Formats: sequence, C-alpha cells, structure tokens
Amino acid sequence: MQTAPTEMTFFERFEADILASKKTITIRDEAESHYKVGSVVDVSTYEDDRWFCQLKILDVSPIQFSALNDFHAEQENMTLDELKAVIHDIYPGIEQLYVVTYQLVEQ
Ligand SMILES: CC(=O)Nc1ccn([C@@H]2O[C@H](CO)[C@@H](O)[C@H]2O)c(=O)n1
Repeated sequence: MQTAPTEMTFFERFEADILASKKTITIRDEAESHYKVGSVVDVSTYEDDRWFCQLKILDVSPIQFSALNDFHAEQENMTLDELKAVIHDIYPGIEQLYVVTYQLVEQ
C-alpha cells in the first residue's frame, strides 16, 4: 500500500498560470497518480525545488492519451496540439495517463 504524496512539482514555465488559476489540471503518469482527493499538497518548481503554492486535489481520473480533448486543453490553458506535444515530451509513448484536477489554496 502506497502512501499518498504530499508534494508535487511543476516545470516553472507553468507557475504563473497555476497562480492565476488559468491552469487547473495536470496530466501525469501512473507513478504520479496516487494523490488523495481532498488532500492539500505543497507545490515546488521542478528545476530548483522552489515552493510556490499549495493545491487542493479535487479529482484524479484515468485518461488515455488518445482521448485527450479540447476541454483538457482549455483547463491547461493550451491548445490541444500544444498539450499533446508537451505530454509527448514528458511521457513519450505512454498511453495510460491520469488527470489530476486541483484548486489553488489562497495563502
Ligand atoms: C515537473 C514534473 O515532475 N512533472 C511534470 C509533469 C507535467 N507537468 C505539466 O502538467 C501538464 C500535463 O502533463 C502539462 O502542463 C505539463 O507540462 C509539469 O509541469 N511537470
């Protein structure tokens, strides 16, 4: 049994959109899918591990790469083509992904 993680990292190029609540989901692989709904996680940049906010996990749902649609892209503040390219870079060849929906915790 795995303990639910209490931390999440993002590439720092997404920090501004997360803090502006323009990016309200992240799409991760199985290894990063074990967040507990209702928990609050500390969020840092991937590059230099700089803390920048807390997020409340609202939902974790499986999604196939091939089923990604414009609604996912909208919640990422990207076009669908951009989103697919980003995910393809981070998780090349992975079909089984998870949508993690979150809400910014105002500090
Ligand atoms: C740093 C790290 O460990 N991993 C990831 C994994 C994903 N993402 C972003 O989530 C969305 C869908 O994948 C896109 O916006 C991605 O760029 C991220 O920022 N950091």
